[in-house]
Formats: sequence, C-alpha cells, structure tokens
Amino acid sequence: MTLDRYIQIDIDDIFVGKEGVRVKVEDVQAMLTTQQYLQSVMEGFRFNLGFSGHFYLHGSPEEDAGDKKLIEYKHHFWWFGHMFAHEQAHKLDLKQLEATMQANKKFAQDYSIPVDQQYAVAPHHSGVYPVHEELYTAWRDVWDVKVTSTEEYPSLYPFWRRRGFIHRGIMVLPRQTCGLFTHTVFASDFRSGLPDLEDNFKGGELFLTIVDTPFNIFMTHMNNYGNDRLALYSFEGVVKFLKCWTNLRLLSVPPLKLGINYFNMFPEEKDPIWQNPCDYKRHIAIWSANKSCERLPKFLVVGPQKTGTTALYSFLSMHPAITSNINSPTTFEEVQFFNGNNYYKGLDWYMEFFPQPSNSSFTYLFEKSATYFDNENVPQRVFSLIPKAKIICILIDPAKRAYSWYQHMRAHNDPTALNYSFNTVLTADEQMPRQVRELRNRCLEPGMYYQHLMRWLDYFPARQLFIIDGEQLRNDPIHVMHKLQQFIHIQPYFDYSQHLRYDPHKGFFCQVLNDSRNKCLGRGKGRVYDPMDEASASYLRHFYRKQNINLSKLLNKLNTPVPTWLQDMLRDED
Ligand SMILES: Nc1ncnc2c1ncn2[C@@H]1O[C@H](COP(=O)(O)OS(=O)(=O)O)[C@@H](OP(=O)(O)O)[C@H]1O
Repeated sequence: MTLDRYIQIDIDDIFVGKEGVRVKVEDVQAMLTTQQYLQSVMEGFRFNLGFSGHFYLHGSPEEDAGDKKLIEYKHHFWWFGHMFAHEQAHKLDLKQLEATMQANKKFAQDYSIPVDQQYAVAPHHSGVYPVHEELYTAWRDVWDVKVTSTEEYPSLYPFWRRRGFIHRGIMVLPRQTCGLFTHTVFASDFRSGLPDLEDNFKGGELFLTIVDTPFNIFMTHMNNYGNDRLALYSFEGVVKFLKCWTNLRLLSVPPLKLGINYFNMFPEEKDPIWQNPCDYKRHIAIWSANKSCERLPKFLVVGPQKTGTTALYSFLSMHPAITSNINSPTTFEEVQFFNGNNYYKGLDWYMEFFPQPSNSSFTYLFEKSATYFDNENVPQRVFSLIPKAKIICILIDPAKRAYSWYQHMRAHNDPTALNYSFNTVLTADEQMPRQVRELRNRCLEPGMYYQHLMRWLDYFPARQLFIIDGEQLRNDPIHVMHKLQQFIHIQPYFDYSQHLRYDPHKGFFCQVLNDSRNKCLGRGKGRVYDPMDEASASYLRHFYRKQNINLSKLLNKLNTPVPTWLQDMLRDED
C-alpha cells in the first residue's frame, strides 16, 4: 500500500452553533496558528469551511466578533456551501433546494467569500447517499459541485469498508469520523474525558484511521474549534504522533484534486452499487419521506433472450396479484436497469417504473429483462438492492437459442446477420470484421448456462432461484405456471387452465379472450424460419458440450429436473 496519506479537514456548520458555544476571535486566531503548523507538514493545507449564511452573527457579541474574524480571514481557508439555513436536503424538493442554495450563494457573494472548490457537503449527509436526485441537480445548477463526501456509503460501519462512487458527474468520496461531533465542545464531553481524547490521536482510533486510509476526509464542526478547541488539539496531536512514529507522507490537495486522485487510485469504485435504503435504519432517516421501498420487484425474470421470456411475462401479467413494471419508451416491457447505462440513472429512476402497491403483501411486483441473465454485473447489483428477490430463468437448448437470436437479428434487418450465414457467424475468428464477432458472441455467450448460473449462485441461495425448462413452457405452460406459483408462494392461486389454450394457427399457447378468440404474442415471437444447417448444429453440439455436462450436474445438485432436451443431448453424447 502507498505511504501517501491525504488529509482534508472539513469544518461543517460554520455560523450554525448555539449562542454560548460558538467561536470567538481568539479561536479563529488559533485556527490559523494550527493551520500554519499543519501547512508546515502538508504543503497547501487549508481547513475546509462549510457555511450556513442564515446564522451569521447569531451569537453573543464576542461570538459575532468571531464570525466577523472568519470573514476577515476568508482568503486563508477553503469554503463550501452547507445550505443557507442548514436544512436537511432529503426533506426538500428541487425548488426549495435551489432556493436555499441560492440564498447561501448570495450570502457568499455579499461577503466576497471564495467558494471555488466545486465541493459541498449536505447537512447530516442527507440526500448524498441514499441519493436524493434533486440534491445532485441543485448542486450542479447552483454551485457546479463536482465532489462531495459521505460516511454512509455503503454504510457507516465498519469504517474501513467505506467506499466512493460517481453519480451524475459528482464524485462522492468516503468520509471519516474523528470522534468529534457537534456536542463534543469540552474535553469532558469526549467519551470519558481528556485521557480518552488523547488516546484517540496517540495510537487510538484517529491515528489508526489515518494509518489505514490513504484518503481521509474528516468531519468536524465549528463548535469543536471554540471552547476547548478539541479539533485543533486532536489534529495537531495526531499529525505530530504520525510524524514521530510512522514514515507516512502526509499530503493535502484541494477537494477536486482529491477526488480525481481518489478515483485514479480506486477506479473500480467509480460505479455505484445501489442498496435498498429501507435495509438500514440510518439510511431511511436520511432518505426522502415521500419515497417508499415498496416500489421494488419481488421477483425477476432474468432471461436469457429468446427462451420464451415474453410469453412468461405475458402469462404472469394475467395473474390478479402480479403487477409488472410500466413500459419503457425505449426498451418496451423490459426496464433493463441492472445492466447497461440505465443503472447509472439511479434508484429513483428504477422505482418510477413500478406503481406504489395499494397492499404490498398482496401485490407481487416483478420485471423481466432478458438481458440480465448473462451480464457479469447483474447478480451482484440485484442482490445488493433486492437480496430477497426470487430469480427466474428459462433454459432451452442453447443451440436453438443461438439460432433464434440470429434469426431475430435478420428479422430486424441487421446487416451482419443478413450478409453472413449462421455458420460463418458462429465460426468467425479474430480476422473477421468486429460486427461479425460481436454477433457471434451474442449468439453463443448467453447459452453458456452453467457459467452464468454459477454467477447468480455466488450471490443468491439456490432456494431463491427457479429454473424453467423452456420447452415445457412452450408445450405445457399451464403446468409451468402452476409450479411457478407454488415457488413464489402467491395468493390467490390462479388457474391458468381456464386462461391459456393452444392456438393451432399460432402454433403456441395463447391467452383465452372468449370462446372463439385468443390473444397471442405478436409476429416477432414464434417466427417461422428454415431449420438449422447440420454443420452449425454439429459445431454447437461440440461448443456447448462441457457447459451442458456441468449444467446437468448442477441441476441434479439443485434437485431441479433435468430438461428432456438436455437429457437427450447427453444421451446422444454417450
Ligand atoms: N406462447 C408462446 N408464444 C410465442 N413464442 C413463444 C411462446 N412460448 C415460447 N415461445 C418462444 O419464445 C421465443 C422468443 O423468446 P423471448 O420472448 O425470450 O425473446 S426476446 O429475447 O424477448 O426477444 C420464440 O422464439 P422464436 O421461435 O425463435 O421466435 C418462441 O419460440
């Protein structure tokens, strides 16, 4: 691990404290003295002051002189907006947020405070994580914020697991506590007193935090700098202790540079992993009161593509207790949140696709996105957000699936599928054009069922996974829907034998509308095309051999019936 240790010290709640515990002129002088010492160790170091202009000059005459001193020395510090009246962001809508930020901005302009670090912190961290999208919008529009910090991602404890992420261009950095809070005003307020405060920096928690953490953003409050000046004592103390007992290099850079350096060191953290805000008490408390975690699916149909997922989706939607997502204008019935770029749009975006259930124990929300099954990131993302969700996938002969995808692309006038035969696509080597290789991969990869299932099982217990034989879904959907209802323990039981019947014209089961009419899936499902050529069939048999053997072993282990198509395939091999 690097010996570099970046340190940023935020002082939140500038001007906010109650009369009697605010900073005075001498405290501000002491801040500068300590800052000079810290600069001698960390070139360029400045305290980072988060102000709420509404409370300026709200103390005793001595404290008001302290406020004025801070303004007089404004060019010695970095400054950031902390909401005009110290409002919690998650309680405000966009208009209110912009209004309070504008008021704070006007205050900064009136007193010529240099707020130019593109950094901000929300009071109580609220709205940063779990994300209140309106806060991110207002920060961008009013302050052009590019970097912030929170202790809450993924959760407060354990502190060493805190990470960063980037959302909508704003770098969210992990923030550390130093043991000081708004109420730690005198040494006697710190745990059991002065000896504990000293232990904290002489080898205790504060010292160890810096030893363990390459990027430290400490939260302190204005009150910690007045009164017993605990923050000055602690930080001067810890820096001296680190200089004496370690060979760490202590560094300070402006917040924006800190963010850039952070993600250069931890690029894998850039992508957020959204969690359910209702799984953590602290997170619910700083999440919008207007939002509800009930707008999340109880089960997912994850694909893969071309296995009958649309048929299953339409059958499920017929059930009186099951409600699907609202259609997307771009991807129709599939939301495709957990894979691709939609994930970066955040949780609010996803929840908008689900109605607020009137009775959440009666309503089963679900979504099907056939692209989830084989995407590397999806199982982890789903587990993180909805760990109790049931996962449903459909398997057909992977060779048939590959061919169906190729035919799907031809039907969509994909020039590659139109210009190259199925066999040429399957056998395309690295000399072939990129588009042909990409089509080959989309034909072949989702069918590597064993490999993809194992990834789901890395996160989800087997009891949450339901594997449907796609041939059975096609030929006997009534039985499949019966089993599926048992699996998700849904009430009331819906008797599909009254609502599905075989349509000889379509060649598939369809929804019964009345005695003489059925509602079938459109022309894009159940296409008519030439049978697969023998060379491709043989290539695919060989290609999927190992995967299929492993799949049958896995299904046996999971006590899941091995589909007839797989049994036949393995018997032919013998
Ligand atoms: N009841 C019913 N009606 C119509 N089609 C049915 C049905 N049951 C299964 N199938 C098979 O579903 C195949 C399409 O699969 P998907 O819906 O998963 O395709 S997609 O990924 O959403 O494009 C589709 O593939 P093709 O035959 O290649 O068109 C069908 O074989």
